[in-house]
Amino acid sequence: MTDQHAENTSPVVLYSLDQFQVSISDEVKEHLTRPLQNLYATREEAVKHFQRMMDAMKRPPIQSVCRVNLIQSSREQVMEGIRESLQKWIISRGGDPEQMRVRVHPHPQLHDTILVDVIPKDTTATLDKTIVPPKSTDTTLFPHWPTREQMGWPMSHRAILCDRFCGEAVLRGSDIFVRGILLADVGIVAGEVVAVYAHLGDGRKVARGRKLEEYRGECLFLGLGTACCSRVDMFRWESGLGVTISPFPWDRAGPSMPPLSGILPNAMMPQNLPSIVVTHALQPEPNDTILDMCSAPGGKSLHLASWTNNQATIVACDRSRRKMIAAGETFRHAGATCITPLALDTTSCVLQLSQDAERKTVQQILSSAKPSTKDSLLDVKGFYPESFDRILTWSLTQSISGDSSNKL
Ligand SMILES: C[S@@+](CC[C@H](N)C(=O)[O-])C[C@H]1O[C@@H](n2cnc3c(N)ncnc32)[C@H](O)[C@@H]1O
Repeated sequence: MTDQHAENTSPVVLYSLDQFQVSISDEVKEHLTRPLQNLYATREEAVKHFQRMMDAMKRPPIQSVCRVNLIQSSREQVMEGIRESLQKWIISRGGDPEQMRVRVHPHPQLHDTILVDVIPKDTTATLDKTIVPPKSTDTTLFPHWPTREQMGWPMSHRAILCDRFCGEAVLRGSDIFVRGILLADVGIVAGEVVAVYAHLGDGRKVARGRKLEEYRGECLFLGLGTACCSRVDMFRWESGLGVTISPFPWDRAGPSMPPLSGILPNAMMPQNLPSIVVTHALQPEPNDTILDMCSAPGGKSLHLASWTNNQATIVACDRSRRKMIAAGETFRHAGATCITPLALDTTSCVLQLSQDAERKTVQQILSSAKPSTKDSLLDVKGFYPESFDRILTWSLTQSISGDSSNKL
């Protein structure tokens, strides 16, 4: 973590986005800095370049990216739908569309991709540098917690703490769902403006629903939000929105990002650019037989179906049955009829060719497989070597990229 707070002895450490640093070991730092030295005359300059990269890593990109499902819609229709939804979002949060301009534009190279950003008129006053909301002190909110101010917590607002995964989503524009909330100040009611923090450690180690007083750890200030329900409901509900995040730059850390989940759910999907370029690089053809070896939650499989307009045979595998059942639902809603979801460990899915056995094609294997009575996923054990025209693998899983995919 950062050095700035090395001398802080409080059991709670709050960071602003500016103070926060992504930390990596010296060995990894050295390894990553070495190639940069070829670009510069001095090592010092290479180190500075590396530091700029580390600073960029903690900030979300200033644009959101969406991919259109061309099976269901056109890029123009989706762009219009996003514009309308985001205008409504700004107005519903009490904003003025003149002050917060939403730009929805086509990606200049990728024909099925849309870029979205919000350009506020005043971008100077963000909360990047602070650990509490810039409001006057109001100690009366916390008469029973004398050490609150010393611990660094805001005195002007009650606070909630979400998990790290949720905090990353907030920085990219998401609101907070109740299951992402770890702790909250006692007394929060629906409609109350609250200070939002993200826990930087492992959320599973924080006892969810305990009082904020009991929290010990490091967290990042994200800005202000409005509670959608009381504290009691935050920890009682199984699902639903817990806190909506202010869209205004003066109320939040990081850039003003719009919430895109739930907008035109089957016609488009928010997806990162590196994921989108995979299918553009693969250039699948209609009638191709394609294997996605690590498919869940299914974003790239869906892209393949959209690209080929449902004309390919796509086998989407994941070793997690639970994830593949959910992905199957997503495929169905998106109208991606050419995808067959399978629960399969793709490190051991190459069938051996024996002399007497008939070598079945992928289509033959799929059409003769029996669906499970429990979840209707097909019971398929694997495929014969050289069955696929194109294969998507997940390079992080060495055994997958290096073993089965060479054969299939
Ligand atoms: C990063 S996700 C893949 C994201 C997906 N390609 C997409 O674009 O939506 C990695 C997935 O690989 C799956 N996985 C890891 N090892 C696997 C294996 N041996 N066989 C099949 N799936 C595996 C995990 O269960 C996880 O769901």
